Amino acid sequence: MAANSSNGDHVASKQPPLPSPLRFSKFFQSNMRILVTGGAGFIGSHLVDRLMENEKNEVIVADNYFTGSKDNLKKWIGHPRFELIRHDVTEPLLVEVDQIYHLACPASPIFYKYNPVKTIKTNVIGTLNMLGLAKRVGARILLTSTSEVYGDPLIHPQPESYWGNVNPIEIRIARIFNTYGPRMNIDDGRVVSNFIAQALRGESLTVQSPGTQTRSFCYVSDLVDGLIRLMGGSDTGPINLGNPGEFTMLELAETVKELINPEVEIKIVENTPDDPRQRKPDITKAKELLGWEPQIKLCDGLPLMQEDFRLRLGIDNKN
Ligand SMILES: O=C(O)[C@H]1O[C@H](OP(=O)(O)OP(=O)(O)OC[C@H]2O[C@@H](n3ccc(=O)[nH]c3=O)[C@H](O)[C@@H]2O)[C@H](O)[C@@H](O)[C@@H]1O
Repeated sequence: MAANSSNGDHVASKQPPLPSPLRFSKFFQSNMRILVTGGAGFIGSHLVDRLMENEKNEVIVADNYFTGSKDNLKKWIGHPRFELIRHDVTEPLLVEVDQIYHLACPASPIFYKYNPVKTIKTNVIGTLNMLGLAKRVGARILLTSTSEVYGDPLIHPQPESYWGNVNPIEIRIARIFNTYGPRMNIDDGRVVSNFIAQALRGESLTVQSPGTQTRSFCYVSDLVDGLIRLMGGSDTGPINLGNPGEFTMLELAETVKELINPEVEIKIVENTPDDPRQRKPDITKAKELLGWEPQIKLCDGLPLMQEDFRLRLGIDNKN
């Protein structure tokens, strides 16, 4: 890699080396510079932790902190291989990198519905900006998509009501299924974080009707492992990354209740429109192409998340 210039952009490798202290190479030998958009978020910050474990990686995070938080990255702030930029991906970003993990976009319904036009801009313009950057600097890019694109599945033949099936372009696309773990926003609004926070606070668990709808929950470290394998391998996407263990929301509520607070009630509340009735990833492709499969079962992952929520909510062990 070429050396850093003072504005963070690369200079051509032909140029003479920069004087100290602008040369990071005085402190370390980096040979992979990685941009993580949305790196201050829940999944992003866990990905950054994993990337930073490799001493050959230099990590740049771009995040506008709409749902992410500097707190998630506090252990890396000031580290010579780490850089944090307050940046909204709907604006162009010019940095010289080898890989781009493009995660930036609110993922929880209450946040992405807050300003739907901005969410569309983030997805469309943000992704165009990152594709443009990848093309300009010759970086490998991985886009994190979502299981939400499958909607409520419909098959053959296609009536007008069928919502379509896009042909993703040839970049690495991880289709992420419901992920959970430490550092999720406590007020994130998604089901696992809601139930854990409610159980810890002694509030009723809000199961949205009918409660028989299913989801498959993947622990964040498994997901991050899948993302890194997808980036490192030669296959593109889309590739489903999720845990095939499927639970109804009532089952999830019962599990959380039993684990955290058997005193709390489970109450059925109104659901939002178009909530998919079932969701479970087929991970054949990830197994074959990436040699990946989740290792952490829900019953093992929930206690790890509970610990983190207890600390952040200031609730002692055992209510
Ligand atoms: O976590 C994810 O991967 C996905 O989460 C959400 O999709 P959704 O599956 O609807 O996630 P939740 O909001 O956690 O809802 C899951 C199920 O739990 C139910 N739910 C949610 C919250 C709650 O308090 N109670 C409850 O029963 C919902 O009705 C739904 O059936 C987002 O819409 C996606 O962008 C994101 O990719």
